[in-house]
Amino acid sequence: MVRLLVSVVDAEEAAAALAGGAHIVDVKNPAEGALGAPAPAVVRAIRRALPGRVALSVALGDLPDLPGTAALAAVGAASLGADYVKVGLRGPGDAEAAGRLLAAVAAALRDLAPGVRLIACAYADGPRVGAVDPLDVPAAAAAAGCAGAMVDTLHKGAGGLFAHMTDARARAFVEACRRHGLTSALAGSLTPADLPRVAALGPDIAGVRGAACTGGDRLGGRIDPGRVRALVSALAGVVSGAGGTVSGVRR
Ligand SMILES: O=C[C@H](O)COP(=O)(O)O
Repeated sequence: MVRLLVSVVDAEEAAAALAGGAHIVDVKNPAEGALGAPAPAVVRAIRRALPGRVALSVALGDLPDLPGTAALAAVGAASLGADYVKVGLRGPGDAEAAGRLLAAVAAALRDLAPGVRLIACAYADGPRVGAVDPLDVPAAAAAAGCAGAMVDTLHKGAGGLFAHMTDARARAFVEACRRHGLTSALAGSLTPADLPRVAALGPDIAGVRGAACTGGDRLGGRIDPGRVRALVSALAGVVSGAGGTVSGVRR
């Protein structure tokens, strides 16, 4: 089963995501970027409000190629109760640079926050702006000691995941993650209609914010439990229709 990660900006949205059936709560500041880092107090408030069994993921930012900055941010998020930290590989331009940054973060977590899992996040549209190619990330992430790898989109509003990545490339990313023993995640302005297509690619996790917000608005909207519920259903291959639901529908 593909699990649904929902990105939230505060504790009220976290509760709404859980009420809708989200499996993983991710906290980020979308106003600061695709993987914008939230304020420390926001992370702490959400961790305190969440039931202990619910995993909390924290975005660390669309990071420059500065391994020390990334490592310090990761330990900061870990100290606030993150279970996963997501590192946006905006700055590193190739697998070697990405691996260096990820290794610095992984070493800091091993040393100071063992048990906190590192997720390497590439951007489907990253190569256009000099960022590492997503397909080069799984091997580098595994070598560095990450638990997982994700593809998102950097430029929101410039098309979703499938505007920048063919199904074949997305599948290759998921398969490379599997080969390297990594959890895989796909995201990037995914719509409810995209989710059966995402599920068919077989990632462990699908990530959303915009589609889970009122008005489909990742910045001005708020997480809506009804929308989250529909997304969970779409991932499971259940399409809501006027007369009820139809199971097993795949694109
Ligand atoms: O981790 C997933 C992202 O928060 C996706 O956000 P988005 O659906 O607004 O592109």
